[in-house]
Amino acid sequence: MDLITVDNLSKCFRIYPSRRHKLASLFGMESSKHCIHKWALKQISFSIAAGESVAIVGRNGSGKSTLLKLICQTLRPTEGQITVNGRIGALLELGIGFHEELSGRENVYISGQLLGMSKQEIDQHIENIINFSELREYIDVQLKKYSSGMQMRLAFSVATALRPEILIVDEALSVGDAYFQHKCFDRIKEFQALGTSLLFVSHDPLAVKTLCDRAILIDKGIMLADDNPAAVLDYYNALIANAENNKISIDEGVRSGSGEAKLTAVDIFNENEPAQVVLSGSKIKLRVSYQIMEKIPDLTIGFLIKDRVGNEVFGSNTYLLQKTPPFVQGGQYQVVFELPDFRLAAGSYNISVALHSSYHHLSNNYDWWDHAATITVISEQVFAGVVRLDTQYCELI
Ligand SMILES: Nc1ncnc2c1ncn2[C@@H]1O[C@H](COP(=O)(O)OP(=O)(O)OP(=O)(O)O)[C@@H](O)[C@H]1O
Repeated sequence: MDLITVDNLSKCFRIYPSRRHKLASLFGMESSKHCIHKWALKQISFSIAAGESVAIVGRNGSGKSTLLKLICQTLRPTEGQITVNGRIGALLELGIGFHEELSGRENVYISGQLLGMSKQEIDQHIENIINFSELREYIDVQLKKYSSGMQMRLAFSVATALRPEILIVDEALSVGDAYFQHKCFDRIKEFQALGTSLLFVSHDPLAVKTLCDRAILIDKGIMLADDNPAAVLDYYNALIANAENNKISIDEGVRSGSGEAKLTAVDIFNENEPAQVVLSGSKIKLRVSYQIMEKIPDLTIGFLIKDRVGNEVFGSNTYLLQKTPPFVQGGQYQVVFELPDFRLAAGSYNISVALHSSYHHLSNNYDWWDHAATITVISEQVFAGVVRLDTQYCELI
């Protein structure tokens, strides 16, 4: 039997020019011609069988959260139907149903009841919830004193206090620290082994491949693919790569910064030759050219390499390398970062560079150049993951 059936589902939001117009519409005093109709989802159909785990992937604003909210019935469809057979445990936006002024414990009761638990069930499980969240010391402290990671711990612990037939998780896990994320994934896998279906929104390809046996790709509210995770992620990557290429040709990457120092060029060299395509494991040089416009107290030059889906692969800066680049006012300089053993997996990567002060670009960001350069890696060796680590095989007899 299908646990979830989504049939020809569409959702249209009305966006009003002002609160006055919106209020008037609630009392039937405003005609709909004054509002913009925004179709967040159009004619989506799929079903999820018991025990299946399905990822919803797509770019920002593609309609993923809207779809989950419709399935959880916190939104109503404009057209189409959703049938759900089974208890849902949902972790949607962080802190849904949470009240900042109330304590963690009080929020457990409110949020638990919103998830369909009775007060008796919450009484029975509150100790487990507190134990799992590892927030005993803070449980009677007001929620506004919690970090977002602590709120996530509490929200996940409540949503999974009882094993649901369908567990719905919308990105929230990315807020938590690595230790708690592992704990959440373990619980999700435990539930899956017991027959829980998972509906999971994530931008993390590894999590999608690990947790799901199927993926659905949504773009601009339209369902583009429903297939195995590897095939759908390939499609998704191609979509992003297309958008990236278009973006780069239009504005050559996103720039920000106060302007006291300016990046003028970023060039890649492979074995001393300018290159855009490099062999995994070869020697790469990243040459950063910059100009010091005004007097600055100190200077750090940094770079960050990201893969096509935006995962940070590697970054470093002159502060971490304990080097001080030249920064005399009016000077034009070039520095080179040498990466003698660039062992990334085959694929396309983009490089962002920044001029700032001290360790982090958040203090005195002089110039930040997102997507300053793109590099394609080809590899003769096949391996899993993003980086080839030295591996030795030993036989113990
Ligand atoms: N309450 C709302 N009123 C008006 N427009 C909305 C509302 N909620 C969502 N939208 C719009 O609907 C579209 C889909 O939004 P949604 O949040 O579902 O996307 P998403 O895929 O979850 O994005 P992200 O990955 O950034 O979370 C977006 O264009 C968004 O601006």
